[in-house]
Amino acid sequence: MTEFTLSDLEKIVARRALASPDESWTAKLYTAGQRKAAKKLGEEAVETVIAAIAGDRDNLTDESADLLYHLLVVLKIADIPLSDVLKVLEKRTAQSGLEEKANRRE
Ligand SMILES: N=c1c2ncn([C@@H]3O[C@H](COP(=O)(O)OP(=O)(O)OP(=O)(O)O)[C@@H](O)[C@H]3O)c2ncn1[C@@H]1O[C@H](COP(=O)(O)O)[C@@H](O)[C@H]1O
Repeated sequence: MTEFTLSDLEKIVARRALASPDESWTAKLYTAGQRKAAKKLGEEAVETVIAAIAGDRDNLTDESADLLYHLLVVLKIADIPLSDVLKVLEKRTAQSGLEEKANRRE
């Protein structure tokens, strides 16, 4: 089995965004627009936080999947490719997070 990546899911999201909202959750969110999609992303983020604090491994894994999927839908609506986000992350690998934070205050 080949490894499933966020890039694969991004392609699925792009394809399903154009489906009928009656048949697809992605299309439903895409059609409803950013307010609804971002609200859903926020809900999934809160559910992820709750699972993390509760120390519930299985739930945290499931909620993380929901979170990442909904983030990709929000990025799709905003017309931001995942590769742009990865570029930002890649740039950040040049220094530690603490170093970046310290430089920000200067
Ligand atoms: N990864 C996901 C994924 N994760 C979560 N969800 C959906 O996100 C929705 C929200 O989850 P909740 O449990 O919070 O739903 P809810 O509380 O009943 O939602 P509300 O109606 O109350 O807002 C559910 O319908 C889940 O099925 C997803 N829907 C789709 N995908 C991926 O997208 C593909 C295309 O899906 P469709 O667009 O639905 O065809 C799928 O094959 C998957 O690969």
